[in-house]
Amino acid sequence: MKIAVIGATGYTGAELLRILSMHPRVEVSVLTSDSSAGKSIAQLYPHVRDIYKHTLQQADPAEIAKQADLAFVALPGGLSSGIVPGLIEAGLKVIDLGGDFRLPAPLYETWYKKQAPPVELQQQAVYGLSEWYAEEIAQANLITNPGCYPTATLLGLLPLVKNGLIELDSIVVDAKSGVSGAGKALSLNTHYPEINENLKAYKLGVHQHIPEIETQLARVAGEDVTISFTTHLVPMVRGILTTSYARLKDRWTTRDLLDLYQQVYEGATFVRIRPEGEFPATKEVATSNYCDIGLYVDERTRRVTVISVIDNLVKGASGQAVQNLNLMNGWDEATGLGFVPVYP
Ligand SMILES: NC(=O)C1=CN([C@@H]2O[C@H](COP(=O)(O)OP(=O)(O)OC[C@H]3O[C@@H](n4cnc5c(N)ncnc54)[C@H](OP(=O)(O)O)[C@@H]3O)[C@@H](O)[C@H]2O)C=CC1
Ligand SMILES: CC(=O)N[C@@H](CCC(=O)OP(=O)(O)O)C(=O)O
Repeated sequence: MKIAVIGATGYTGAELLRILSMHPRVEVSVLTSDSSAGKSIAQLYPHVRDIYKHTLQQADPAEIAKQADLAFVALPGGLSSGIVPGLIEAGLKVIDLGGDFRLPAPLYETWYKKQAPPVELQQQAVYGLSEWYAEEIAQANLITNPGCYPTATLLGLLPLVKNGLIELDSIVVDAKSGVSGAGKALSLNTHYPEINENLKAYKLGVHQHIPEIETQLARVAGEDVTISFTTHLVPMVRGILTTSYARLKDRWTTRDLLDLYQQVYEGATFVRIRPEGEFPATKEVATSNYCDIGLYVDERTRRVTVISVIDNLVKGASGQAVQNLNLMNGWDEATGLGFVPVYP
């Protein structure tokens, strides 16, 4: 299958190049860039010299359709809406890594403060949380790949919500990300002297992933859900750790819930449930497509704490996008993704 990467010069684009070079069933035929069209990809990214010999092209849907069957779109928020309709119309399948298609139009416009994409296309888009929506993903032409924080948060909370075990108005999520989550563009907030040896909360009450997580929890719960969600920037390059708290309706033990999580994720290659008393760290999944989950029930307060970790660029973006490519094609979900985390 021939693949185009739109926005190949960004961080998720670079991660797609790394992963797709190890995928046995695809050939990357088109790489695009707006600001560097005409240059070779190796001029931008010397680490792929001799692995990719492509010249970067401008993203023209009709031209891309002549050279590829499926496009990954890895553009900054708000730009996918401009190109995805043309790609779909030209007959390509699309996996969009940005947030443009993840929310219904009114919610999107409220939280992103941008114009929503065409409603029909948004409604066609299938939410690509691979472990939960594999059947729908297999039938889709357009996948809206989940955000990085929502991936970690939802994989950690959905088993509780699906089984009706928690008070839905009690959910609090404390989330931390490495700086590559902000993409390649330069900004004061992610400047080295600002971020190194520092830890800070950001986007309180306005983070664009709040409505995404709430919409997906509500979908499984069958009723509205609101959450408290705080994100923090951590001085590391890769990794997300989410700590989610909720009040249990009944007196469950840690062991009971771990058994339940094992059942829910039985057969899911990329979700690993930690044994009782063990909690995952970001380094234990770095550069891999794993989401590792540990949990603890505080029987005094009847609260459950769920810890999830992912690599934001892999399971939080490009790795899950390739997992979805596999599901769309009926291939094993782990094809091309069987690499071990890099440690230490
Ligand atoms: N970083 C992460 O951990 C995650 C990111 N995402 C989402 O994935 C998408 C890509 O993120 P990321 O790779 O981090 O972003 P980057 O900022 O690193 O890269 C963005 C890419 O878009 C291109 N681009 C920038 N401006 C324009 C423009 N005006 N027109 C066309 N192309 C443009 C850039 O290329 P050039 O300048 O060469 O044209 C670059 O290739 C975003 O929507 C992001 O929210 C989702 C999950 C996790
Ligand atoms: C560290 C950092 O800044 N992370 C980004 C998450 C990027 C991402 O996944 O967001 P999209 O929904 O836009 O695709 C943020 O918090 O906005």
